[in-house]
Amino acid sequence: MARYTRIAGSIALITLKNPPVNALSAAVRQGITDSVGRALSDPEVEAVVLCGEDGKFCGGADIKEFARPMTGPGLVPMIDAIEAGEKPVVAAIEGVALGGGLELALACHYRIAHYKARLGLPEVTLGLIPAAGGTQRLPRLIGVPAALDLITTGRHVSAHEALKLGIVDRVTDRNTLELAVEFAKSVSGQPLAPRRLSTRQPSCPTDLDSFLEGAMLRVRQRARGAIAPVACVQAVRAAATLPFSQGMEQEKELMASLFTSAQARAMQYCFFSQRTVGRWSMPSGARWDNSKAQPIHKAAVIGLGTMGRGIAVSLVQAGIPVVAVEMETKQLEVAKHAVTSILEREAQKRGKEPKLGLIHFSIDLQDLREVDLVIEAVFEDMALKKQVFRELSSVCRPNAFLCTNTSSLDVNQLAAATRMPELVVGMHFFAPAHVMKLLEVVYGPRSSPVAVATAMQLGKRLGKVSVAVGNCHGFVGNRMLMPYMEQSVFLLEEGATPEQVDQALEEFGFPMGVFRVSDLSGLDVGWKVRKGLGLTGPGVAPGESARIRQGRRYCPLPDLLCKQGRLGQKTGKGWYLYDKPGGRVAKSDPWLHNFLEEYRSQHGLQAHPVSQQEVLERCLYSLINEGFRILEDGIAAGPEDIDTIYVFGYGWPPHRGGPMFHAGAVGLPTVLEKLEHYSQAHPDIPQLQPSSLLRRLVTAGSPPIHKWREVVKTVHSQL
Ligand SMILES: CCCCCCCC(=O)CC(=O)SCCNC(=O)CCNC(=O)[C@H](O)C(C)(C)COP(=O)(O)OP(=O)(O)OC[C@H]1O[C@@H](n2cnc3c(N)ncnc32)[C@H](O)[C@@H]1OP(=O)(O)O
Ligand SMILES: NC(=O)C1=CN([C@@H]2O[C@H](COP(=O)(O)OP(=O)(O)OC[C@H]3O[C@@H](n4cnc5c(N)ncnc54)[C@H](O)[C@@H]3O)[C@@H](O)[C@H]2O)C=CC1
Repeated sequence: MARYTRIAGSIALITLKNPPVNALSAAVRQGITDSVGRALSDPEVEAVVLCGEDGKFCGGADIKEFARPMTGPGLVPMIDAIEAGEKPVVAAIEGVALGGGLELALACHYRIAHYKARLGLPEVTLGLIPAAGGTQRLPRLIGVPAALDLITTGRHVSAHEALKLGIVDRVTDRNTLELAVEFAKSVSGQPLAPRRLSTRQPSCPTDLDSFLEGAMLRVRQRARGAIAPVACVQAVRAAATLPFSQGMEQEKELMASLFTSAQARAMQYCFFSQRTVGRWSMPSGARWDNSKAQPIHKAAVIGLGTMGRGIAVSLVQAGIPVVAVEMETKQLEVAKHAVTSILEREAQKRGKEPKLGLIHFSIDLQDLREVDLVIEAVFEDMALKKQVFRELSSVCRPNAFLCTNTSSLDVNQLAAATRMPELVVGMHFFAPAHVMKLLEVVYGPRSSPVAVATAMQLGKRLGKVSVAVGNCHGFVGNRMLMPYMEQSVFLLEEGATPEQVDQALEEFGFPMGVFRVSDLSGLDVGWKVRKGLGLTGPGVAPGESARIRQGRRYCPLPDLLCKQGRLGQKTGKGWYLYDKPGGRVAKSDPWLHNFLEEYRSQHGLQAHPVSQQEVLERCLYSLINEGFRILEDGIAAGPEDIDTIYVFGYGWPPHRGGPMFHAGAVGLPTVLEKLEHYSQAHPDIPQLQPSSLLRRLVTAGSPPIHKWREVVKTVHSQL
């Protein structure tokens, strides 16, 4: 709803009231419409101030209403009526003005923002466009190029950036509402025509056509098949080239095609999933709302390689003092230089001073006596990590949380090396750790709810999307990646090339195909893991066939490349060829194609054409199948957890919702049928055998994804 009050004699104050973000629900729209009408018709009212309750202007349209038939007044007529009114309306923006919230503010004649406020049109991240006039008014206010940037990326801007761009008229660190009221009095009676954005001409680059063509090209490249960013450019083009009313028509048409699209549904599911994972739970019954996090005043990172450096940067950027430890002076110096330059670069990007004083570099574990939490990021070696945990246990305070960034090792074994196993959890960051949003918080059987709550809370403070998961080899993300990667190399044995596989995955929407990613992260990473699992190297039983391990199909191709020193970008060659070691541009490598042919003939394998459909079905459905097993095992609490991990950590295209959402969208019976087909064709690949949860869901009539937890619960209760 919206509350109407009269203050300072002649000012009508309209306060949006719909906690927690004052979203524009039907009741709020009705309230605003009624209140504006009242203010405009009351002769004693000279000006209007619009604000939101509890320090939040407005978080936009009520996304929860999108799935239901529209009721109440439309947003567009409500907004138009404000702009057309004959009394000045001042938006007092505190907290957020996002989406429909900013569109509402753009209809006001003046905008005053608190310096901490954030503004933006994030509709594109929900598979939509700002269709309450946002695509038409913003270009008329700040020009086509700046508006296009905000609308196609959906990024939020600070109040200061909004002032520079011309979105707001004033920024204040005082009481925003008081200032807005003073301001409203001062402008009452002034002509309103120049303040109505719909009547302005947008400022356009002189070479508008080529500018828009270039923008469309860039947006299409970045969109990876998402349709909303393309519609954003089309809508802004309409603003630049058509009168306002025709632009609004175009905006409406574009929105109509997006509003009911599968992509919009997927992206809105992602939005709510991201929030669902914050309400974590453990099989023990511990939950987000019954477990209290401990405050972290000081932290430590051990091992300043690829991961440790990024983790240290994240902590410092969040304002947490850090002790950063390496094993020797030489490595410490190299790491110090690297961490310092990342901090300086990042600070420069944000126009801030780097917080270099917050980090203390050391080679002495004794420096960890005062820290509340340690994140270990040494080599992926169980014996070494156990040794580190034993030392930490004797050096640190008894109540210090000891976390590991291991990407696959057993958290419980590390816990067993300490005096307080309940304070041990995994904090699995993703590379580069100061950039990637995902954090898997891994609880072992002995991890306490407080330790999980503390790691989840810390993740939030670092700006991460944190997902609590159980302990198993590879946890959720990497465990699902294994069958996916296996299928990709099996397809090479059967006749595909890395280029074909990558192209299919990139057309699906991944930023990079599996082989490009492997070249980027280094083939030796997986090699080491396979050695550890006894799949290659000295652990393999003598006489075992090259293509069978532990009774099932195995592909030695990645090991063979590693043995030849083809470790990916860092050695200038891997699945692709690069112009030099460290080169970034992947080129097809004729050597590799010959090598694949020789390999096939050596093993008596007949190459056959592999279709794009087969690539997608085998790679994605085997990954999804593992996701069902993870749910069955209780490693992830729900499909939303898995999907959030894949969207934020593995480049799964958000407009496809995540792997589990995708399975639902394709149809569970189809996924089951395809897995049955492929597992019959390849009986030596157990990962292709459909999981029993998938079968159960299909038997239960393939319920919608938000009902899967109930089916999982019945599976668990029968165990
Ligand atoms: C043909 C039809 C024409 C239709 C025309 C429509 C035109 C439009 O212009 C469409 C739109 O406005 S779409 C909405 C655009 N707004 C956004 O994307 C903002 C979404 N919210 C946020 O970013 C953060 O919540 C925010 C930054 C605001 C706050 O972050 P926090 O971290 O403080 O809090 P959260 O945990 O994210 O949120 C708290 C609870 O509020 C729920 N929520 C947030 N925004 C919502 C929104 N816009 N609608 C409905 N619910 C919303 C959020 O789900 C969470 O609830 P719980 O999950 O229950 O805790
Ligand atoms: N590289 C990646 O993409 C990811 C790696 N991880 C995990 O993070 C951990 C670290 O991986 P990276 O950073 O890639 O390794 P890295 O090899 O780049 O760095 C490891 C660092 O630990 C240091 N170190 C070794 N023993 C030490 C000791 N006893 N005390 C202090 N420092 C010591 C080494 O000098 C080295 O600088 C591993 O467990 C890995 O599985 C997790 C997620 C992603």
